[in-house]
Amino acid sequence: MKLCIIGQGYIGLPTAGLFADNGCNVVGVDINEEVVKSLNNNRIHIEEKGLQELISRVISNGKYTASASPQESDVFIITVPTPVNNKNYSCDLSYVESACKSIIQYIKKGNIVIIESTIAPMSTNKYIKPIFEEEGFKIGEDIYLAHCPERVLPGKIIEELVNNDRIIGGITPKCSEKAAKVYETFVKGEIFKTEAKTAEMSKCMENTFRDVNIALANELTKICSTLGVNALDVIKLANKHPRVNIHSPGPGVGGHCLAIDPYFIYAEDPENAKLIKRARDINSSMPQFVVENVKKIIKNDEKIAILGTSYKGNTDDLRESPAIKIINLLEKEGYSLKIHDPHITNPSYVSFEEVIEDVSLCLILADHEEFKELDYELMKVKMKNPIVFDTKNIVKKSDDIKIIDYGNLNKLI
Ligand SMILES: NC(=O)c1ccc[n+]([C@@H]2O[C@H](COP(=O)([O-])OP(=O)(O)OC[C@H]3O[C@@H](n4cnc5c(N)ncnc54)[C@H](O)[C@@H]3O)[C@@H](O)[C@H]2O)c1
Ligand SMILES: CC(=O)N[C@@H]1[C@@H](OP(=O)(O)OP(=O)(O)OC[C@H]2O[C@@H](n3ccc(=O)[nH]c3=O)[C@H](O)[C@@H]2O)O[C@H](CO)[C@@H](O)[C@@H]1O
Repeated sequence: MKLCIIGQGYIGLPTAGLFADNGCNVVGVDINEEVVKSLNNNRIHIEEKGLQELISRVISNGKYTASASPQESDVFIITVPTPVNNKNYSCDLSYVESACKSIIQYIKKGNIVIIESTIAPMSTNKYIKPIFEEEGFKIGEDIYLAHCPERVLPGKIIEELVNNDRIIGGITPKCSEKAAKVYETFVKGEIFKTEAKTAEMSKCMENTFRDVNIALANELTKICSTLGVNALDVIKLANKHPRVNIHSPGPGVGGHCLAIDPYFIYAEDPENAKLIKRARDINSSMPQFVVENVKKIIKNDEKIAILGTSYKGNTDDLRESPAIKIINLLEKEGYSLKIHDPHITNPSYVSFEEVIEDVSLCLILADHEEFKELDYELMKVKMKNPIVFDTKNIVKKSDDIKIIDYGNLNKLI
């Protein structure tokens, strides 16, 4: 089987690698020439556990090549970005539409086209199907079209690609059957066939479920800080209940998924999606909450060290990162900042030793592994004031360093 995978990012590249590692011939297509060049030089451009080894293996056995343009194939899989339209919160399908148009000239009868990008409910039928019909293809007879959402967790992508259950939403039952066969190549999880609109809604709802639960934890944190209750203790104890699982509060919700996908549902039915929108608002308010608390800890004539800018721990992904919003807000408040993130290449970022020098506060905004064992001895010597504000609840307690987290925020007042 030959596959063309359009978009070689966090989803497309590992997916391409796994198909190639399981005997398929794979062309990984990306409009970004730098990405194509880097991949063909055997260098991946994103951080993901096990991915470099996988791609090196399939390049060396000749099963994978990267290319700037599509080729004739049996299967086309679209894994391009789907951002949110800032005006009305709808799903911006422009990348998906242009990816679909880019493969049209290579499509033959019998081909399978799969949309893996996360899209709003109804999108496949309303907007994607017509692109192929306008070219004279009868869906379910000439070619087979399905939405097969991806639900892997960054940091565990390769493991979850293989082991997660999959949802296959065909335009017709035959489309679902054909697409399911494609994933049987390497998927060990169960494969569930359904309609495209059900697959679209299930995917958006999975991330909405998590976003709403995180909003509950963030709201609890705010309430506890008003009342003088330790929010982290509350979460630990409430979660001893067999049917309670309060999520972790944090500096906000980022990434290309949770911070976006719930809006796709909201945009389709704003009248009813009230809880979904409220949860988004609560999570989006967390950067301001962090800044308000920083202002209680130190004045704006003091320096702050920012530890971690990616949207979550152990990734180089900055998309929708709350840390970036916090940095902008703090700068507006007049604070002078130094930034350290061992996962991000940025010429303005500095080493750990440099970032702590002469600062009055270390502000932890990402739960990178490296921050779990901070060098407190060095911090005591180098920092002007050894205070850590840990918004991710990851650092160790210390007698010498003042640690502020979401458990003792009330003590600031
Ligand atoms: N990142 C995740 O954890 C994750 C998980 C599940 C689903 N998704 C969904 O998967 C989709 C892709 O996300 P991602 O994180 O892999 O994005 P990404 O930005 O990492 O990768 C997308 C790639 O597509 C390329 N591209 C854009 N338009 C193109 C075109 N017309 N032709 C060829 N290449 C094109 C870009 O250059 C980029 O390299 C999104 O819809 C996202 O919501 C992402
Ligand atoms: C339903 C689900 O699990 N979906 C996953 C999710 O992947 P993700 O990497 O975006 O998800 P998270 O790890 O949840 O992080 C998101 C943000 O939420 C913050 N956070 C997290 C937990 C918490 O208790 N408190 C928090 O504050 C965290 O710091 C970060 O900013 O979407 C992908 C794409 O659709 C899915 O494929 C993948 O399955």
